[in-house]
Amino acid sequence: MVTTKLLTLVIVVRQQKILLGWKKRGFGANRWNGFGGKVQPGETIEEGAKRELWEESSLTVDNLEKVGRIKFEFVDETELLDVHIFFTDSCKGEPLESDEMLPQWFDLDKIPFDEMWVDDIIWFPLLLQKKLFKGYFKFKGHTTILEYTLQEVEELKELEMEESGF
Ligand SMILES: Nc1ncnc2c1[nH]c(=O)n2[C@H]1C[C@H](O)[C@@H](COP(=O)(O)OP(=O)(O)OP(=O)(O)O)O1
Repeated sequence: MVTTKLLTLVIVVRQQKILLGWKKRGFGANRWNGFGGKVQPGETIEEGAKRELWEESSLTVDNLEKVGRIKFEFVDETELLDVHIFFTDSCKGEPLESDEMLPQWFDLDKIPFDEMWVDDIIWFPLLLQKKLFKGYFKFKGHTTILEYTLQEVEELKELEMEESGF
């Protein structure tokens, strides 16, 4: 039986720099990534995103812009990841290292894609252009993309729709 895990990912930008965290443990360890994780029972996806951002970076934010949604499938695994992606350029505080993440600012033209999930270089350009998007990536292991789709969408509400081919 295939199950789906709901996850968040928050991309923080401030003064032409992007904040990424070096993931120190767990799923996706030893890569730079945005901040996020599993949505807990009883919280909305946005609440989960804010909580993970706080836990992993010590940053707070009033409003997050939902910009994308990507589903990830892994060959021979029965769990799909449904990642809801948020953007903010209005975070408060200064980032601090946590148990899980070591935050670091990068110039927007020097994002370290060779040390990130291999899908990131494909969809980050849409995010940085403030486009809304949805996507699907099928992985073999954690480093090989077998196939993918990526589409801009006009309206955020499209991202909320469950579509069989999504
Ligand atoms: N392929 C890809 N590209 C970019 N970002 C991601 C992926 N796959 C992913 O899972 N992610 C993101 C989505 C989440 O932000 C994290 C994974 O969250 P995870 O560390 O498993 O969740 P936590 O709730 O923080 O985990 P623990 O606290 O239980 O360790 O990566």
